[in-house]
Amino acid sequence: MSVRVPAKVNLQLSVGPIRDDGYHDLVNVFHAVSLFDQVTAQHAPRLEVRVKAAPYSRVAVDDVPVDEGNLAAKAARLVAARLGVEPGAAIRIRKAIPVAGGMAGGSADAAAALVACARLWDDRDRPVLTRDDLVELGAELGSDVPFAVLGGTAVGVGRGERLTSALTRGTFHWVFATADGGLSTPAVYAECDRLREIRGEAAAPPVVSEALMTALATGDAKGLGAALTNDLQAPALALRPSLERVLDAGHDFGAVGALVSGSGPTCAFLAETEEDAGDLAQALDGAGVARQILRAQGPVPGATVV
Ligand SMILES: C[C@](O)(CO)[C@H](O)COP(=O)(O)OP(=O)(O)OC[C@H]1O[C@@H](n2ccc(N)nc2=O)[C@H](O)[C@@H]1O
Ligand SMILES: Nc1ncnc2c1ncn2[C@@H]1O[C@H](COP(=O)(O)OP(=O)(O)OP(=O)(O)O)[C@@H](O)[C@H]1O
Repeated sequence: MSVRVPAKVNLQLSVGPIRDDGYHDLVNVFHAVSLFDQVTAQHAPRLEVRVKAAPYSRVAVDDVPVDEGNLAAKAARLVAARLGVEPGAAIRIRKAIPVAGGMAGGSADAAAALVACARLWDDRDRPVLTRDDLVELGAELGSDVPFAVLGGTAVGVGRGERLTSALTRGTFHWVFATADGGLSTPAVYAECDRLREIRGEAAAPPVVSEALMTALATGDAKGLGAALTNDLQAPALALRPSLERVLDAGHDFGAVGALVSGSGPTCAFLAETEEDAGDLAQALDGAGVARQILRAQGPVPGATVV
């Protein structure tokens, strides 16, 4: 059972007040892009996980756990418990999504493992677990996991796990600049809180950007570029000041939008057309500001059996 699962970029990430459970209330507009991990699950006596970089990808997989710490293993155990079966599966992950890059690679693998293991262990005509059930189970594994099951473009509220699909038109053309070394998501949220405290800023309850929704619904790349926002960008830049140069380069080379992807350190650039995306990717590559320059399109579907 083989499942392909996309990376995400956050088109709007508005971070509200911190909650009693330590999470922040968000308005999180997710957008799935055509950069995919592949997760394969086969029947096996026990649960085991193997991780490799996808062919031709230069993803650094050394820091990805292959034990119970791997989010795909946690997903498999959750599905087994829900179905009342033994979690016997050999899970193979081929990674093309940067690790700890702010593109939800681990969450993507968890979503793919939910779909793959549910199909592997529940092969009746009418499966016990529906896709909605898997979206719901995903929330137990992480705030970004439900979206990786759903895909497309969606507005997430709560800690980002309560999703509503957004209306979009056409295809948007993206260029991503990856970095050497990741950023820890909890550390970036903590830096966001710290910066707000020293600046005396109170976190306002987040609201969905109307300009963003209109640009998505009309397929207006320039409008979308102008409406991109990320409250985690300032803390990510504080922790990794070199990202400023990467964002500046994207602006200089004509991107219609530039921002840090989620908690970073990957930077995302929106181009107006496919041709512009090619030119932008080439210019960024030539500038040598990133580990790797990747191109992708969005929106694309969530975890899909291939
Ligand atoms: C930055 C984003 O990737 C944007 O989509 C997400 O908000 C993070 O999602 P994730 O990696 O799935 O995060 P989780 O595994 O749920 O939480 C990891 C940590 O991130 C912080 N966290 C996450 C989500 C949220 N709404 N508020 C938070 O403060 C918390 O410190 C939490 O302990
Ligand atoms: N299957 C997995 N792939 C990648 N990392 C994993 C996986 N399972 C567990 N991890 C752990 O999770 C950490 C964060 O990895 P991930 O690639 O999901 O970060 P991220 O893309 O920044 O996440 P997000 O955008 O959701 O905040 C890694 O450093 C690694 O230790």
